[in-house]
Amino acid sequence: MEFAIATDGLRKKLGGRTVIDDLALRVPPGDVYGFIGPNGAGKTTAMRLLLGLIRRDAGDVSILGRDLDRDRIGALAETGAFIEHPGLYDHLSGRANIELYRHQRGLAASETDRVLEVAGMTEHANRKAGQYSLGMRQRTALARTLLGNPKLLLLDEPTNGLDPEGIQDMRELIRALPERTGATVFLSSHLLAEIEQVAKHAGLLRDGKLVLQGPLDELLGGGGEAHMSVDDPKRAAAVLGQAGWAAEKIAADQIAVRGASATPGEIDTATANRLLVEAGIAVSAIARPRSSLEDLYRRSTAAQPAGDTQ
Ligand SMILES: Nc1ncnc2c1ncn2[C@@H]1O[C@H](COP(=O)(O)OP(=O)(O)OP(=O)(O)O)[C@@H](O)[C@H]1O
Repeated sequence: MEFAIATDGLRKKLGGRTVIDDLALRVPPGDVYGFIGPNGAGKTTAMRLLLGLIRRDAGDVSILGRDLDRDRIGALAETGAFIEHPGLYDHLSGRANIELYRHQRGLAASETDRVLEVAGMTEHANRKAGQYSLGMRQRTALARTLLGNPKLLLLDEPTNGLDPEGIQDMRELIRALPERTGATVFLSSHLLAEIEQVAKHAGLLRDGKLVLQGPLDELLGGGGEAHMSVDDPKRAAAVLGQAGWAAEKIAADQIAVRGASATPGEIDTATANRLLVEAGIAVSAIARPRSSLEDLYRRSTAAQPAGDTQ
């Protein structure tokens, strides 16, 4: 399976407006994918379409390698979803809330302990859900989606409304999920900083269109270029240039370096440093400038009309 989620030409009109427009998602398996967009961009609608909760007007959807039209049960049997504010029975304990679903699905009793433990709710599990903070409610709801160990988790703004501590707990929990459970996590958020902290891949949604998509490191340009502070930038650029690197002076004491044939996103600063030191040039600092997701978002918002740049 190449992608945990793949869509092509996905479209949806609601109330006469195109809310999802030619969406081509590519979500690699085994990581957290951040689905970013401001309120109203269409994130929740897209997630509903992925789950077949609402009918799409056009397009193909493949979930865990299965076509949603041809094998809906197969596609969704191993998918857990947490959309909007999932409800809990307040008069029942956290554990009983989980048990109810475990029973319904005929899963082994050990599943309840496992999901409570992954969600960090074991020690609170016997308290009534009505006494929980919102953060604890969200973690219990997340625990419930982990029942049966789904291979794909769709989480719609799970940190919405939480206090800072609850947000941090939830982020750490989500970040660790692929490694702890093997699941691919498709996480929506309107918070760019959140996605930067949690996800390895991202897609940026604006007005129903995907304006950017890819590995976060590549999107942010991490590693594509290094800035080196040196005592003789002109000579440093020449030395690296002779060794096949692209290097130029960018400040009185600084050069920008790109690898000659390096893979995009990779630059061997250790070798560049060694070449300079061997040539008698002092290197005082090496930095990898990154544009923030915020920059990308502003750039993509400024670009008119929205292009599909994935
Ligand atoms: N049933 C509906 N009828 C008409 N328009 C709708 C309907 N549901 C959603 N919309 C509109 O579709 C757009 C996308 O909504 P959606 O809820 O998917 O956005 P979102 O990115 O999830 O934002 P939020 O974070 O605010 O939920 C919004 O402009 C919304 O007003």
